Amino acid sequence: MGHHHHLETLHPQPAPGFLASNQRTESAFEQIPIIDISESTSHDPAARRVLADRIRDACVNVGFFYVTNHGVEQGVIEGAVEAGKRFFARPTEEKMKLDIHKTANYKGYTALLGENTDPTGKGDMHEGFDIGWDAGSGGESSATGHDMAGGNVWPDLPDDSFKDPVLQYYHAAVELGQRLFPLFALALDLPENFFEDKTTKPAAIMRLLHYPPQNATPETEDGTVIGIGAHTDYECFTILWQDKIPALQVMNTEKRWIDAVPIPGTFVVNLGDQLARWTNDVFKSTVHRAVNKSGTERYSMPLFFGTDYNVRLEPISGCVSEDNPAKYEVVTAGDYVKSRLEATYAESKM
Ligand SMILES: O=C(O)CCC(=O)C(=O)O
Ligand SMILES: [Fe+2]
Repeated sequence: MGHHHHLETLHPQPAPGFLASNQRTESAFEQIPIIDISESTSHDPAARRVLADRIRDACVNVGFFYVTNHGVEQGVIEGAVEAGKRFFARPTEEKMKLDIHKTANYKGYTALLGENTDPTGKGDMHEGFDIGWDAGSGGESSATGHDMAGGNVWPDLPDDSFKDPVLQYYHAAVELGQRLFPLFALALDLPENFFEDKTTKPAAIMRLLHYPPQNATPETEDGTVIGIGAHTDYECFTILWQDKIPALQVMNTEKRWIDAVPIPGTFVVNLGDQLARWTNDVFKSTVHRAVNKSGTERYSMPLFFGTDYNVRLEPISGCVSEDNPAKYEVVTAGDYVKSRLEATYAESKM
């Protein structure tokens, strides 16, 4: 990331409150913008500025956008998806050996209905497998000293059919995340390297998800059991790969669900609560859910990109003003994520 330049000369620091007041559109969004990010590596600061402005618009008004030309190889994506399918096809008994409740740092397997993302629901109709930064594949764990740190657990499958392809995708997605941070910084009128020293050992959690078809039961009919209940994500932003089965929906400001339809060759990027807190809600962390009514299996892979766990989420200066006073208590990123995960898994804990 060393080739990014500061743009203070082109783009002076705005007056406090600048971001909060002058960019929000009047009407609720009906569509999720598609943003080509090829210029993220451009040597032309003006090209990066144009791209950052698009991203700012999406972050302030929608909280979601698709990215195209993201640079992650199709073969790497497919490798991880196939690995996930192999794992989920295993007997429940095998999968439960890696029960997420057995680890202190929320790594491993979440069974069907083992998670209840929307507290008003009765459990989510998906199963999942969670990993974080793997010390074995280079670098220290993201949060040495924090209890969210600690290794991954791996199924009893040959490395080349599970661990290797999953980590390969994990690293590719983390790299994409590291390309997006300078754009978010620019979008906030911060130096492009603002997040660099706060994401040295990225606290990125990745999930493999499997949504079986929602069979008709009283709970799926009344909507208390769906693929994943309405929620916001916990970290800075999420990079989501989804297969061809439509399910993801995003709530607009009029509380209508807008479909985030699968678009081949794209990732969905959405902001999470860490960044919303950090920006004092100038950037939106938007409620979303997944409902698989297709009658077939659906697979997806989110990567939740947080900052180093010891970073304090103090509101960024340009995001606080008299009109938009600081809303949130300052917490560290790690404590925040941990408290959200505790709540998510509380009901299914033995
Ligand atoms: O599977 C999806 O499309 C969405 C998943 C999601 O929102 C999450 O895991 O936080
Ligand atoms: Fe989510």
